[in-house]
Amino acid sequence: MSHSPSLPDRPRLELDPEMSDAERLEAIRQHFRRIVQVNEELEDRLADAEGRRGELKDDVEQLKRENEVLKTSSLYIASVEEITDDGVVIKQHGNNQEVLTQAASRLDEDLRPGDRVAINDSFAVQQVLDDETDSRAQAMEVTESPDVTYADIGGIDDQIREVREAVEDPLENPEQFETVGVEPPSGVLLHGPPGTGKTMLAKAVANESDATFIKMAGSELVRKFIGEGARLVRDLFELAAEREPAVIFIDEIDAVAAKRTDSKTSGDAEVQRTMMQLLSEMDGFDDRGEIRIMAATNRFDMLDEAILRPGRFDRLIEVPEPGPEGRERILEIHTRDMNVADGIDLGVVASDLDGYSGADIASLATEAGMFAIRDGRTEVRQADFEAARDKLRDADTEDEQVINYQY
Ligand SMILES: Nc1ncnc2c1ncn2[C@@H]1O[C@H](COP(=O)(O)OP(=O)(O)OP(=O)(O)O)[C@@H](O)[C@H]1O
Repeated sequence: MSHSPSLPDRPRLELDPEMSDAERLEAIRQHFRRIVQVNEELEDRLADAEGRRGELKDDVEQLKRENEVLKTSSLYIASVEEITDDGVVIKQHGNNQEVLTQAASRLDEDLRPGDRVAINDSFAVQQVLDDETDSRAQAMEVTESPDVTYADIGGIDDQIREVREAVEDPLENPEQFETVGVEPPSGVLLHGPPGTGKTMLAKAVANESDATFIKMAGSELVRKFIGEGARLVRDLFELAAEREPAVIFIDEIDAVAAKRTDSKTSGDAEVQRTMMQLLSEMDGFDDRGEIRIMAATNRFDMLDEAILRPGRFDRLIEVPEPGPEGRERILEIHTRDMNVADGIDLGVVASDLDGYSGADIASLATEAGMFAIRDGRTEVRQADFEAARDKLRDADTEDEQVINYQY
């Protein structure tokens, strides 16, 4: 690298006391010329230096950009499990490996268990990811006012009455419970086969009590949001407090509240943590105002009894598969906006649908409508329902064949 030549010396004016006035004047003139010359020289050098500085600045910007790219492309995602005196315990997403590591000193204050963080190749925490609102949004379905009403639900009138008592009444008349001196149930657990209207029931009660409906699916907590379950459960209750009156609905709660098994894999530990968070939220729930908690499961037999203790899910409501009358009612509901031919006896159609859930009946009605459309008709006939039933039955058998084949 070449060194820049040194700067020109500062010109000096040397006057001899012996000099005549004319000589002095000449010396001053020369000094002046020299100053002008040095000044010009310095200005040139300054212009050169500015140019060079501009080039270096561009180089720095370029390097900064490259550095950013390198930094971001080489970081992995993990969740903070614990902050100990020895360092931070993180769990990597994907392989679930737990690692004791350190955080960059600028992050020391910011880290909290449950945070999503970016780690480098040597596992050091580099960055806290601000995705809280993001995964909240993904993990929770929030509806200000769901459009399901009790009139949309068929065949489970007793269950509707029980849910109204346990959820709607305490939301609408809390004073009444206080005056009488009874505690409303802490949590309501709906259990029964798939597609029988459990989710509908929770939505309808939220709607009819003018409460915000906040749903979280247990299965997603353990499959999609690995390492974030406990934090999302905390967020769920926080969100409900912000939006009260609110109905919290945890679907497929068995995914986070199944009986403990013997295996001690890290996946189990994660599920346990999520369940412990849920229990502690429910236990600390006494004075939280206008929030009701509901959950649903198709696997009641699998539940850990800890979640059924008093103060937790202490009101159990079974939502069974509909009987013939219930099926007829559900069929009426799902055909009420359809142009059904006069004289069709929905009771006869329903009596043939043994083992159908509400969800199956909803698909049957749509399928019958499709048969009419394919046939170029504008009204749905008895034969369409029969054709739809045969089609669904065939599809079911095919599913079973696939399953048999797989196993
Ligand atoms: N009792 C019912 N009355 C009317 N429609 C019903 C009934 N049960 C189910 N359905 C229909 O089936 C759909 C699915 O029902 P829903 O999601 O409430 O069932 P679920 O019991 O929560 O099922 P899962 O256990 O599979 O989550 C509803 O959107 C509705 O169209």
